[in-house]
Order: sequence, then structure tokens, then C-alpha cells
Amino acid sequence: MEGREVWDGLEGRVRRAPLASRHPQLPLLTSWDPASLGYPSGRGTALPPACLCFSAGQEGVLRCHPDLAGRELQRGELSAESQREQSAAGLTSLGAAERLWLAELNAQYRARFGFPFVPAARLSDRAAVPSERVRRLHCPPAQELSTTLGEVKKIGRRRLADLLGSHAAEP
Ligand SMILES: NC(=O)N[C@H]1NC(=O)NC1=O
Repeated sequence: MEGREVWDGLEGRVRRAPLASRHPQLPLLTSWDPASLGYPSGRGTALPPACLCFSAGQEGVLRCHPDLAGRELQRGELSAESQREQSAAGLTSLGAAERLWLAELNAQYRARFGFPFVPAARLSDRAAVPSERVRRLHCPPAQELSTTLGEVKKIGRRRLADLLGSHAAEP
């Protein structure tokens, strides 16, 4: 199957599926590897709209992500996917003190790097999130950008696997 056909087959589902909170296709498209889903690889460039999102820049992709246990969660504005992921990490049931502490860490992180702290929440938990954030706060910016893009790929891969009912999300 050609990449174009793969895209045509997926497009309807992708358009309907919010794979990021505010910009539906971004994490999916940053992470889409046809081979991981059993499609032929090496055809990525045949997925035309897929690359357009990069015009926003890599940091732009990261800024689409809501803070963990942040304002969107408090206001009930998370996408169903983010809600599930943050819930899986135990972040939807924090006490007020813990929430305030995380908000402070979020703010410090964003002030240093210019984008939100993004871990794949489904692979983390309530204890690991703050300690990982403290650790990453001290990383060099270029390394942190690369780490964060890697996390976005993990999020997108898992959301896509959910969407397709696939178990091809590892790692
Ligand atoms: N900031 C951040 O990591 N947001 C997210 N991560 C994740 O797995 N789901 C999110 O909403």
C-alpha cells in the first residue's frame, strides 16, 4: 500500500479524533510511523498534511499541551484523551496543597524552557510526575526540547493505537 493510500484510509478517523487538547492532529503527526502500525515504512513524506504542522515549530507543538493538573483540568476543559491520561497518572484527584505545588513547578519549568512540562502521563504516576519535573528543570534546554518531543511522540503513538485498536504503541 502506498503512503497516500494509508493516509486516505486514516484521514477520516484522524480528523474526527482529538489527539491533542487544542490542535487535534499535532501529536499524532509528529509521531506517526506507519511501520509501527504494520504499514509499509519509508512513505512518511507521502502524508501531505502531516508535515504542515511543523510550520509552528517544535516548541509550538509542545505549547499545544495543557499543563498537568493545571487550569484546563480545574475548569473541565481538557480533551477526553488528556483527561484519561492525567487521571491514569492520578493527577485528577490531587489535594489543594499538592495542586499548588505542581502549579508552582509548572510555572518554574515554563519560565525556564518556554513550553510546558510534558511527560507521557499514562506512563507516569502521581509521585513520579513532580520528581521528574524537578529533575528535568535542571537539564540543558536543547536536551529538554529533545526529551519533550520524545514524550509527545509517546503520547501520540498511544492515542493513535487507541484510535486504531492497535497494540503497536511500544515503546
Ligand atoms: N503537559 C502534559 O504532559 N500534558 C499531557 N501529557 C499527557 O500524557 N496528556 C496530557 O494532557
